[in-house]
Amino acid sequence: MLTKLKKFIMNQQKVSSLHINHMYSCRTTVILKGLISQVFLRRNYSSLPGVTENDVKSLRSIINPSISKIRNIGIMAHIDAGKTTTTERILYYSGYIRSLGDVDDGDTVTDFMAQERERGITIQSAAVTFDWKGYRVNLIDTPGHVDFTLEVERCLRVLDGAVAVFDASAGVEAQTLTVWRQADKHHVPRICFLNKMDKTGASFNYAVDSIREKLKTKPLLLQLPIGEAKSFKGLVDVVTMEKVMWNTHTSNHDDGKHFVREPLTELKDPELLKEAKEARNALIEQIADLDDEFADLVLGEFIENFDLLPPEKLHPAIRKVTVAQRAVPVLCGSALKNKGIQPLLDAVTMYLPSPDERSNEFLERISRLLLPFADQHIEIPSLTAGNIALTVGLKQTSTGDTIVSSKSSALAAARRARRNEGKMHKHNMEPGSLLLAGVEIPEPVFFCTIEPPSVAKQPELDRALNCLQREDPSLKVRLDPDSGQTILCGMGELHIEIINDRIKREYGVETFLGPLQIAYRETILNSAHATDTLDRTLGEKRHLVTVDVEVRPCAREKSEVIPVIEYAENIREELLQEFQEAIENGIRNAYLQGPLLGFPIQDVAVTLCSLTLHPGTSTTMVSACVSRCVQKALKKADKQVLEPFMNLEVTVTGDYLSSVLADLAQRRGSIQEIQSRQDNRVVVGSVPLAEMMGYSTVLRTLSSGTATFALELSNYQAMNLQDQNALLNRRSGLA
Ligand SMILES: Nc1nc2c(ncn2[C@@H]2O[C@H](COP(=O)(O)OP(=O)(O)OP(=O)(O)O)[C@@H](O)[C@H]2O)c(=O)[nH]1
Repeated sequence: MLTKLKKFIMNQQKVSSLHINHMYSCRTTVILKGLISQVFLRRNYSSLPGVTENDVKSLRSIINPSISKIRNIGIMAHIDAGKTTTTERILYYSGYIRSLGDVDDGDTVTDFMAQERERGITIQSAAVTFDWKGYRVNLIDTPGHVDFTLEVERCLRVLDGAVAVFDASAGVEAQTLTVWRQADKHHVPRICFLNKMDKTGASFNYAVDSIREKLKTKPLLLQLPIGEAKSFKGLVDVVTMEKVMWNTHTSNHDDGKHFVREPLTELKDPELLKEAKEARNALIEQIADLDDEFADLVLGEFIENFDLLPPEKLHPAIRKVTVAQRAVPVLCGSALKNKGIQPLLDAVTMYLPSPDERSNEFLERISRLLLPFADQHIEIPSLTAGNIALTVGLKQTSTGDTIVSSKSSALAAARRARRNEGKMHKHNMEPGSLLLAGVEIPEPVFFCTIEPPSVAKQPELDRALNCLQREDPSLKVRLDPDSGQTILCGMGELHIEIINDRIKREYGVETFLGPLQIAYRETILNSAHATDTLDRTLGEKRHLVTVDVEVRPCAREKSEVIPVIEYAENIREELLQEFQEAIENGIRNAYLQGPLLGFPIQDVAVTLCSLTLHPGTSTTMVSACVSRCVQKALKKADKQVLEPFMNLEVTVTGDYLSSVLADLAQRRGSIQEIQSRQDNRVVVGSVPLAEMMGYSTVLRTLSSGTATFALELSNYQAMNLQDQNALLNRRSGLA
């Protein structure tokens, strides 16, 4: 029964996902000053975790589960692997929704945005909380589309574990590699779930080989499927040597709530038993290779017969190598056919770490605290460290920030944490050292102008864009210095389309987008020198500064808009100490606007050769003079436009392969390889982004809607002279 929690009306606009993501960063123990507000949850939750009839005490059970019984996990995968469908089943089996939603019907819990329901894709991460066998699980369903890759990044950096979902008929796909690298970067232990085992072309062995070879990891086969594709009906639990079968007697609408576990026997399942024994012995040997303590145990007591090694000894060993990220457990199932989810939840609670194995405790005072249930929230009085929560009303925060009540309290908490870890800090800690890892924000590759319906609506548009930028740091908004137009910069066509749609739906501003353009870069091909002097008298004060700089090509490993800054020997140390920040700000400003088309500069080193200034000259003047001097030097060098090249992966059936290849040849594409992936062919190559505008429509026509593709920024490459001149003429209106 839905509890009789009283009504609480929340202005949804205020509780944006910014705060959801924002709070992920702080993992705080928070003391709520206010009383418990009352919440009426609109969706048909059958019950909330641990909350019973109007009982404040039990409400506290939501907020203070033992930290060792908390699991903060993310669900990540390539597009359409089944993350949302899997999440929906998890919420159903854990008892927090009464009926199953379907992505294709647009009624799942975590795809709650209008655009998500209309398009059947996940755009924003959604956090849900539920209990499973005495554990509190905070789960975040993330988007699989490359345009929203930042969502995955900012969730993974605060989560303790992840479930990587695979389409068992496709194995590792383009975006799988991206999210896997993101999980590696944030050292997130993970479990692999081979979903869609019911689908034609599903192959457990193919998917496992793909994980081993492409993700360069060690899969631990904890399960074997019973049947594949249409014959998939259950699985073997290799650890416990049991057959797990879901109700196959009832009609197809079986909801998967009930399943049967029975020991494998020689009499009933001789073949399965033989296969399972071999898999279990291989699993034991594999873990023994990864963990000496387990190897000693096996070689000591069970060397004669691995069959005698009980599951209770195997589970902790699996957990140890999983948390240490030396291997990944592999499970299988079919979310859509309601099979395999309950064992997956068992694996999440058994093998993934709790927050106290990975978090910092800080004390925080928040005015109001909410627990997220997708687009619903319940207000709570406090929360222990390691949980995920929302707050409202923070004005200057943005995704990736770390919140502390004060620097001194944070320092005190950090010292306490160090003492607890036995690593007493001798010297005073800088506040900056307390920051939790931020998110790495990819540079946008598309941009376009955006205009309100009237000048009067410009402030409303600015407010909407400000909110959306704080929530989504991969969205950049700037003002064109020449035209004064507002420029929207995003990760892809879909990203910009969704942002524009949200401005209309959520902020009520009907905007007009200009044509989508490519965000190029600029560099130089040779060195150049320049000198500049700024002489201004403001009031009684004279500001006089002369700067001499040299710019030169300096190839960097990553295509990033970060200048290499060097200083000549003769620059006086005390000058540098006072003006270094102003000098580097000036160089960075010049870097943002190249001399050819105003695009950011990359692969250029700047050397400050000399700096002379009149006493009392302000840092602002120094910064302005440096910026102008660098731009002068850049103009004198031979300039080059760089265009974004994308890693492309097109999955197509054999009969459309030739037309896809012929089309790519027209797009200055280069094909690295053509892989076979079950019944599909996968074209792997690279292509200039400028040639891929509207590609999804063309590919749909070429393949009668059967092909899919994924694009990911690879690097920036020099345009040939002809294309560069054509671009310059177009941009100057001469073409
Ligand atoms: N055959 C089959 N189809 C599935 C299964 N799980 C999901 N699907 C279908 O695959 C499609 C995508 O499912 P989603 O759950 O939206 O996948 P997703 O990974 O959340 O998608 P994005 O977040 O948008 O990348 C939908 O049409 C689902 O019905 C499965 O186990 N078997």
